[in-house]
Amino acid sequence: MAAPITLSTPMLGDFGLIKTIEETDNVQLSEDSSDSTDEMVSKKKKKEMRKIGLFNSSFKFDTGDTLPLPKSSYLNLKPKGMSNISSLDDKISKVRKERLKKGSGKVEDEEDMSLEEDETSDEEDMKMDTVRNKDKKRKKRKGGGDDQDEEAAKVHFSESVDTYDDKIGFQDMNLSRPLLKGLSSMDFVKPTPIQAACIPIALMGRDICACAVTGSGKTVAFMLPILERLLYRPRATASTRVLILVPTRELAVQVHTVARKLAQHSNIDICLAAGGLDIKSQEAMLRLGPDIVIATPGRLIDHLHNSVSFTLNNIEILVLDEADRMLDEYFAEQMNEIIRMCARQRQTMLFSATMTETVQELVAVSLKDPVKVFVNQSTEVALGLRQEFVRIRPNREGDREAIVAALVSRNFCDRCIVFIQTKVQAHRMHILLGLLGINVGELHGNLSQAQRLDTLKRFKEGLIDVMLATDLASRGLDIEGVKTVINFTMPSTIKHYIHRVGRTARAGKSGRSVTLVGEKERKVLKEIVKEAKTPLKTRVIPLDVINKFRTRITDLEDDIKAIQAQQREESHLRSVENKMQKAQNMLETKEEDTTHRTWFQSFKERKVEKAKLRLADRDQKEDKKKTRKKLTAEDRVNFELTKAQLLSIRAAKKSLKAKPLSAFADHSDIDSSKSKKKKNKKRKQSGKSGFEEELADIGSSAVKKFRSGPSYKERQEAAGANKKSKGGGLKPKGGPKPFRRNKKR
Ligand SMILES: Nc1ncnc2c1ncn2[C@@H]1O[C@H](COP(=O)(O)OP(=O)(O)OP(=O)(O)O)[C@@H](O)[C@H]1O
Repeated sequence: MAAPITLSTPMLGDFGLIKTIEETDNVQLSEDSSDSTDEMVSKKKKKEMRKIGLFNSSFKFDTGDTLPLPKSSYLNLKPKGMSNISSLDDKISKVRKERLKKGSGKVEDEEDMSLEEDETSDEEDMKMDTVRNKDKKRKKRKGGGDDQDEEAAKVHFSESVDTYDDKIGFQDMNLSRPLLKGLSSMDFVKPTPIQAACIPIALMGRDICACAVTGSGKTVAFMLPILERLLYRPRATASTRVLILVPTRELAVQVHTVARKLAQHSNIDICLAAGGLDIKSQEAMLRLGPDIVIATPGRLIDHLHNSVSFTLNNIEILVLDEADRMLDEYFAEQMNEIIRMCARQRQTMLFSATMTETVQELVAVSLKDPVKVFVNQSTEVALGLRQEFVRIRPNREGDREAIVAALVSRNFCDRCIVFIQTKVQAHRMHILLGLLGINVGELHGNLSQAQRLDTLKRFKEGLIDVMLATDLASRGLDIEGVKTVINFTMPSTIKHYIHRVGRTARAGKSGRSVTLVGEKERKVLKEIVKEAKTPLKTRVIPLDVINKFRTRITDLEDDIKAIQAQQREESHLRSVENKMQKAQNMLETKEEDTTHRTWFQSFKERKVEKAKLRLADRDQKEDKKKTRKKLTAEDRVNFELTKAQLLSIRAAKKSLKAKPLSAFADHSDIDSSKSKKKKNKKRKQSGKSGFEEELADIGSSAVKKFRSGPSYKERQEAAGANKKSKGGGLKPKGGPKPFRRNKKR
């Protein structure tokens, strides 16, 4: 047996962060199966405690979220039309009861049920996994240059900060009393590195592009200076001065909660404008001109086009949280539209754990004299994270479901998130693991917003042990006490990996990630190995355990199919019911629903954009037929791997693309050749690239041009002109007809 490996978490205590492991404590990670023993012991203990009733069934976790919520709160939302239909968990529980009746002849209650079945797997439980150190083979890079550094060299930052004053406290930052009180009621004693580095710069009103590992407190890093500046705002007229954009609704809710807690001793108004939540109450709040709006892009554009008197004319600060995601192709058109509508003179702050450094993306937000604050590199994971990998051999791809089932029922029984590439597979795993007696929930885009928030709430409160999620939950979500993140397949890029595993080991705590890696996924694994700062581990699960779980899953296959079929029927029934209800409403009120909402693109344009963003030209009907026929475990895994591969191909193509995503219309193709030559000559003389010039030019006309940007119509016309000049033959159309949507309220 080789010498034990030592993993320590330096520095974290210095920042007043709560730790699960003392930083002076060395975590002994032995190469044998001692880790697994601990996992087994904890599972046994949990089982015994359940048997003797040590768990108080009425116990609830205090989420600390005791502030009263505004009327527009998402908690007012209720799922519609589901009164007569049993929930998925009820269906699973019914099938389990029937199965147990057939097997043992008696079932007393739910608790007994899971215990009975658990007992049968004890033999496998005690066969421990082996965990070994993963070898790190480092290849010397050609030329010695770092790709990212080369890329960064193209961006003109007027300053770069990678150090900070580690002695600085919140008291030394010239923050006002209400904010210091807010901080102390949240028990924040000392700023984290990113907070120490960013807050003083942000208070000066400088544009910032910041990067720090997941869970390092970036939300407070941008929120505190915003609140401080707002405390001194003129009070005569109420207007929205700060806009914070985030990629997902759940993250918007979370950032809103943090902002309200920090601002609880001030009179700053904060409004949440996220999709899926009640639009009417949001409209009413926006009409009052709240100081801060926290929004997802789609819902914000909806309000900008349809809510009277709400504008972004007075925006003084724009924040993009998860900035690299906000600036990627999914949000490109929407971001262009929002930035065009924002006031030109503003402070812009970009934050993420995997920050983009490429000019083509940053130019879209037209940073003015930006400061680069990189406390960590874009590829770093939290120091307290222990990264494990389970190798899947080429002919054993079909084992993945069994391996995940084994992991969550034997080793990581609670506070665990399993990331799955597709919504369909996440749903199947819910049924499968539920039938195996695991307390499980799902979170992905196929659910209603009420269902999504409900899963999240139950997982936070400890009512769900394992949360199955797609990448929807991979960014930004701060859930206290997550112990383990499991990846069913390797995420499509290292960026996705960093965000997924970043749901654990947050705020100085320790955590573990377990990633299943097949032969086709070794490229991303190599990148992870290359970037790792702490030793990586290989976990081997005994073959008999895997086989046993595979047999159990095969055994459940008919029940899974039956539940899926029942759900399909119910969903059909529900949609018919909804249509009937709508017709009845119309008959009763004798008028048609005339609440049309406009959107910045026409219906056709939106369709074209969606088609462009689709991963592959797949025949969706064919796909559906395929998924209905009997798929093997291998087929299902192939679907997952294909999706991840398509995403990684897209990311690779994008990084090769030179064309900038610009905030102003690219008229270069219709420029006269004379002016083009003039411009090129000027550039040659200055010795700078076009991008550099654009970013470094802080003259008022250049800034104006950048900040307002072209309208969607102008961009479309420019694109049309480009096509025409390339011989595409497409005439630039007049303005797009606004897409009139008949939206449900
Ligand atoms: N100064 C502080 N002291 C102690 N805890 C803090 C401090 N600042 C933030 N935290 C806690 O750290 C956790 C992570 O914060 P936050 O969600 O802002 O991280 P993040 O860097 O934005 O992560 P991600 O990259 O995943 O979005 C939160 O639970 C927060 O309450």
